[in-house]
Amino acid sequence: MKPVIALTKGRLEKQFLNFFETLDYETEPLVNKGRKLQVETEQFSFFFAKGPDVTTYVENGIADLGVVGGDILLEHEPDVFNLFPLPFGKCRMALATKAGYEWPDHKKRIASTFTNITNEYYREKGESVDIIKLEGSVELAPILGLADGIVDIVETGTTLKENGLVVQDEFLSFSARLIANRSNLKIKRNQLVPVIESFKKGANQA
Ligand SMILES: Nc1ncnc2c1ncn2[C@@H]1O[C@H](COP(=O)(O)OP(=O)(O)OP(=O)(O)O)[C@@H](O)[C@H]1O
Ligand SMILES: O=P(O)(O)OC[C@H]1O[C@H](OP(=O)(O)OP(=O)(O)O)[C@H](O)[C@@H]1O
Repeated sequence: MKPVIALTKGRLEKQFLNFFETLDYETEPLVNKGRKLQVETEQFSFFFAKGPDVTTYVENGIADLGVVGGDILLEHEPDVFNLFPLPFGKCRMALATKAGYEWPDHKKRIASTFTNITNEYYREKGESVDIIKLEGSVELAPILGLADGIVDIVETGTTLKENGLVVQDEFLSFSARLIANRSNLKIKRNQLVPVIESFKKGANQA
């Protein structure tokens, strides 16, 4: 059986393909995948899922390898081999508020998709806050009065700027990562190690 690789849908998809095209593998079925969620190339079986689900599939051994954002790994802490960084999906985690916003005297309300990362950030500061979980468009929360601030991913800063928000603290940097299922890596070692090596070489040359 070919190695099975779980890829994160969306933003990382195109960036992965640009990277994968620099390696010596067949890419055409991936380029023309359309809305298909599974793609077979000569060398691999790929499937596409949301970032947190990529970690679930890899943790459970359905996929041998996975490509996922470092932010997702830190937030969900799956039991997988976190192999090495890939040269794309670069972003930072930041605390942001409305421009000119003064923090309230009472307990702060912080909205985020990344509730564990937010919790750990404030735990290290020794500050107790109320964390409000949102699934997306987190920048709306301070504007609409749901929260005092947000913890979210920043890349270019355009989303913050266009919504009148400013960074108060940038505290983590991430890129996409290659992950592996622990037992599959042992059982299918001869098959997976050359693949991992080729990804590593590609990452080092980028
Ligand atoms: N603005 C960004 N710039 C660069 N990388 C990003 C950015 N936003 C997210 N990422 C990285 O890409 C991964 C996937 O992000 P993407 O936005 O495609 O998924 P998502 O956050 O689940 O969004 P959606 O729910 O809109 O699909 C994130 O886990 C993160 O590592
Ligand atoms: O600094 P920038 O380059 O503007 O990128 C940052 C934005 O990208 C991500 O959102 P995404 O587009 O994934 O939408 P979401 O709100 O659904 O998470 C992130 O949550 C920010 O909103």
